[in-house]
Amino acid sequence: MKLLSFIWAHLGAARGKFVLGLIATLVEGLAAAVPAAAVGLGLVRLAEGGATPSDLMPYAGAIVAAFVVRTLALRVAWSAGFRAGNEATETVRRRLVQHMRVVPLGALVRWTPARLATLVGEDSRWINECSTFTLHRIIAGSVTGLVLFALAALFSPLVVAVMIVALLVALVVHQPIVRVVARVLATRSRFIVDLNHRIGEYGEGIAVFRMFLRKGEALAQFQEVVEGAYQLMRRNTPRLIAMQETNSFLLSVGVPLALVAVAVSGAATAAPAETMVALFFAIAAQTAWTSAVIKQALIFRLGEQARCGMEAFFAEPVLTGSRRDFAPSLDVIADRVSFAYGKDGRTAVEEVSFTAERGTVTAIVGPSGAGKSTVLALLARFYDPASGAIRIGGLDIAEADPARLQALISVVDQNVHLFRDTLRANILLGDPGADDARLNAVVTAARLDELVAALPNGLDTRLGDGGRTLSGGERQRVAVARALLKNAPIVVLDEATSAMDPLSEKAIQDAVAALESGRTVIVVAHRLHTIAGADQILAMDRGRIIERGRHDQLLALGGTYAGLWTAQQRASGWRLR
Ligand SMILES: Nc1ncnc2c1ncn2[C@@H]1O[C@H](COP(=O)(O)OP(=O)(O)OP(=O)(O)O)[C@@H](O)[C@H]1O
Repeated sequence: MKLLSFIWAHLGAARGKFVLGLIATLVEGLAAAVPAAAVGLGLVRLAEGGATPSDLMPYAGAIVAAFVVRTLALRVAWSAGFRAGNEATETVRRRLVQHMRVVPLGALVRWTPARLATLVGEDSRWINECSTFTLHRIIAGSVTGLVLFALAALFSPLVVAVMIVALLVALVVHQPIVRVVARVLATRSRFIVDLNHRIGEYGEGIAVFRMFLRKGEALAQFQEVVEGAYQLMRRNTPRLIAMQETNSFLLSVGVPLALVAVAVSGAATAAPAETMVALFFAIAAQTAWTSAVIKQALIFRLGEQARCGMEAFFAEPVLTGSRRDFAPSLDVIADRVSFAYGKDGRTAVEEVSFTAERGTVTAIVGPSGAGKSTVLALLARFYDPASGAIRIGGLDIAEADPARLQALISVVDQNVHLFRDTLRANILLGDPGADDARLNAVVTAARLDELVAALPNGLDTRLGDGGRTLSGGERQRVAVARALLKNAPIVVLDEATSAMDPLSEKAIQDAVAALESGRTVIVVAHRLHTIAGADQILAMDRGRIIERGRHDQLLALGGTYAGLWTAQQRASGWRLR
């Protein structure tokens, strides 16, 4: 029932079509009962004796008419009901993707791309099956069975009474089987997620595996999961088949019991024709149920499992907040902010406080793992702080409308994701409505002119998988171009850590300088000479800000920053031999 109400809730405007499809399926189920009913009733007529061919014609005619009705009903069921089911599945898929956009990034990391891909792909497919073919088979089969069962009752209430008792016993015996099936299917689901995860990991990490000559080990890990999935199915398929057959047996055991009952009660002698026809209808009813209901029930279990996974994801709290009354100053204030990844995780950021006034540059520096990127992630509200608050324009960003906040901030990350699309489309993500003049201006400001001129189709060149056809420096300049187009007043920038040749580095610096002008910039800097002119520098260590000031002040202090500076000055003169 939960699965059906889940499907119903996602039908939206297609509910009318869905109901029409169900009505057509009811009609189809009724029509499907007609051939068996006509044969049974024809047999009764024959048993009465003296039947002429014309006496039997109505029965034959009913079978032909039922065939026509059934075909028409099926057409309606397919065109209306199945279309509605497909629409509901698409709504579910869209809702999943939509939810991915509004849950905090931290929750998405926990769900993993493989699990999310399984929800949108495999699990949505089961919802689709259940809302279309499976549901229709179950309804049509149930109706056919019920009609034939009712006909059997007309001729021999004893046969039907015995079968109902047998059915009730079967239902009770069936319960442990349901639990085992649910367990097997849950394990199967976990394997599928693990398999997707490994496939993704293998594809993404193939370069690393190759570099470290670990292709064999990586493949072995991958094969281990495939082998695990195979073994699971090998172990459980016979069990599942046995259970399905047990179900069919339990359902059909009523017929031989009814046979014994009519023999013992003497009904077979008192009314032989009626008893025979009742048994015939009972067998036909049981066949309809077995083929439609039992065989499809497994799919319904898969659908129910998929629904549970989706509901769990939908239950992930979304970023809340509706306030939009940011003060025009848009000063950024971190007020005693603390944060840990996961419930029992080590504190990544502790009691961090600073003010970044509008139009100024704040640089965050410190050793690896000091918490610099985490501060940026909190500013962009990828996570909410565990304690303390971040305020922009006087407004706690935890209370701000997430979409409005996103409009105020551009994030230029180290890991620039490029989509398999043209360079133009990748830059236009910053502002899809930008005209060519603005686009060309940001291309120039981000120092992408030379790249565009060198690409075969300029801005309309398609970038490869994940944008791998661009170098690290070029990718970061594309990210800067996006941010320039977006033109948000606050820029959160994680400077690329990888070493670059002086020309690339100069190009990036120029691009970043264009981005900085007139904006509030909070930058994690790895090459300290790039931030010597920053309005304030925050030196972090182990999650805390340990020094703050301008470049000269911090040098004069002779602490961590001065140490980092000296180390970098020395390193800039290093050589291999
Ligand atoms: N997604 C995550 N889950 C769990 N722990 C994390 C996660 N990201 C970072 N951490 C941990 O939080 C701490 C701070 O990490 P953070 O990335 O903020 O440091 P950082 O100063 O930016 O380092 P780097 O300069 O190397 O990028 C580290 O101990 C790190 O291992």
